[in-house]
Amino acid sequence: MTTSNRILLGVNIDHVATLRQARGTRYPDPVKAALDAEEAGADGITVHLREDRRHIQERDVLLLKDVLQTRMNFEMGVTEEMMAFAERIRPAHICLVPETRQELTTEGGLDVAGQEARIKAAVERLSRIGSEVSLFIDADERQIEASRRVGAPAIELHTGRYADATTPTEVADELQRILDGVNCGLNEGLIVNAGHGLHYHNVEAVAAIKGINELNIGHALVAHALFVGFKGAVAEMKALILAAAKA
Ligand SMILES: CC(=O)[C@@H](O)[C@H](O)COP(=O)(O)O
Ligand SMILES: NCC(=O)COP(=O)(O)O
Repeated sequence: MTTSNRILLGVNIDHVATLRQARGTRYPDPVKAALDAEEAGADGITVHLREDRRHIQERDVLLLKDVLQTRMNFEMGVTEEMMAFAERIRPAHICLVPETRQELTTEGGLDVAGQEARIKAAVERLSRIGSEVSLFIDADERQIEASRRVGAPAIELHTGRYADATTPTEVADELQRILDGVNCGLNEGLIVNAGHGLHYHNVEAVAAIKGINELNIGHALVAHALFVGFKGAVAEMKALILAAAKA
């Protein structure tokens, strides 16, 4: 098991696009946000091309593919449409996520254990284009073991329950669940990332967990950027997670 304290920040720019789509304007441009994020220390850029296109559009992904200097982490549902698009884009990283049209945001992790054959086929197909495939799952031993069995090199643990916890006991329980999930993933030989719902007041405890490779953070960064600018928001988050990882 690695106990490295190096931790990467993946900046999710979906909600820059949410603001643009609210009015159907050309601004704010998520591509500009991505370039600013890279200048401010982002280690990668995450985008989720939802089936309903509520925020990120194909145009964004195509432009990002050309201009990013770091790497793209392309989040997608396991559908034929998305598989074909990913094959065209060939992103460095692909994260398979569960998706329903009605949800406000991604609720829970992908049920890998319940559909191993389908996920295995998707992982094999996407690995053939040279992408590193990760699975967005709950910090649950059953799902982590299934992720290893289907051949994914990486997982991203869904931190939404931790972020939504309200009492100190709930927070501690959810944090312990993430810690156990990280250790389980590392023991299975997987690269372990984490994300969802992380913000400036809850990120440090997660960043302090040894062995996490990358945190993917979006909504809180875009919200904070309204007040300090996108570069400032990314730089502040990066400093917070690096300090927490070193402590
Ligand atoms: C999979 C994931 O956690 C992120 O992509 C997050 O979903 C941001 O986008 P939404 O707010 O549309 O869910
Ligand atoms: N996969 C999680 C992610 O990319 C960012 O989620 P959020 O910070 O927007 O909740």
